[in-house]
Amino acid sequence: MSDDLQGHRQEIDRIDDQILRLLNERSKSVIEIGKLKKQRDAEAHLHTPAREAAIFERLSKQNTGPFPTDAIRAVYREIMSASLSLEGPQKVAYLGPRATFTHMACMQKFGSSAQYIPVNSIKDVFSEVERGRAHFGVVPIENTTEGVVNHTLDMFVDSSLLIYGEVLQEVAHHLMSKSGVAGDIKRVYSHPHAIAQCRNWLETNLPHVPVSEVASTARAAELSVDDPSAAAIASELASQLYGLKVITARIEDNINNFTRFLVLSQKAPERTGRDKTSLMLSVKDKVGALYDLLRPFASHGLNMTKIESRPSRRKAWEYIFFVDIEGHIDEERVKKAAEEVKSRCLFMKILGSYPAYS
Ligand SMILES: O=C(O)C(=O)C[C@]1(C(=O)O)C=C[C@@H](O)C=C1
Repeated sequence: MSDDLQGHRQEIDRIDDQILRLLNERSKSVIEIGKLKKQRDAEAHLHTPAREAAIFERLSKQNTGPFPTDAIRAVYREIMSASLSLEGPQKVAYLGPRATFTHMACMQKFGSSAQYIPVNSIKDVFSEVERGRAHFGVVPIENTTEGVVNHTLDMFVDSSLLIYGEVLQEVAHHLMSKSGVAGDIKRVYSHPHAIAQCRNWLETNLPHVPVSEVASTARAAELSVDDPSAAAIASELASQLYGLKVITARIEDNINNFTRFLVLSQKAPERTGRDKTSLMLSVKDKVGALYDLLRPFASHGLNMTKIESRPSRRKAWEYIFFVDIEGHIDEERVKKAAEEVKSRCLFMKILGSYPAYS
């Protein structure tokens, strides 16, 4: 080994020792913060997204490199996730199984030190949080190619849970196998949606290889662990968790494929200054009712970022609308607009004000 190389490694060891010492020093303050939070309100969430956002932003702005700014987020995601686990366990229920895109969205929001509870249905995610078995729940709400997840919208009708946050997760599919050698592949497994999203790539690159549908991309990965002639189309997280080698990365036909997830909770997060509010409402069945109803948002200068409608399931041709606006319900103009909207509709429910994804 050259002296230069050895010298730089010694320097890195010295710096890493300092980083470790500083992390432990930081952890002492985190533990004290945890105690103070519990003294102030024993029932409140320890997780504080507003503070996390401020830390990400402050450090990203301050970074002069060469350490990549994007990586600051990933590193601090894990530092704060581990720190929070010192304050208390963070239980997060999500639509499983492990290694799916919902799991990746969870990791993006809560890091790898949270306690994850994979469950079998969107309904089960809601019920885990409603019964207090999980602090948070994570469910998909819409996908750029497949549209809105109706089942999630429908669940809000009878649930008292609030939206605590949102996560945007890129849906990138990889072809992976035990050996990582393309020539070994005799069959491909994946979830029907993932297969559909990679149709052109499969027809062009593996035209004679049979493709079998299984219950999830994670199940496909599991099958490929035991069968060296099998390959799975699955997430990067699946390749890590199942020890598979990526043969070809990003085989999805549309590279602009994102899924938006909602974080559910019994309690509201703190205001951050960059928030969104989601509302659910229904209108009388008469000409111009929806137009009248939405006017207060415009007159108070509020940007409506989304509107979805669903049949109410209570009365034929009666619809429930799900509306997202920019702003927090504690802001005067948002409060006023919501009051005006409420007076014009059959019913209105505020599903939550929460930090907009950044
Ligand atoms: O500042 C807090 O409230 C903390 O709990 C500390 C800390 C951190 O590690 O910086 C940890 C988790 C929170 O979600 C936000 C920040």
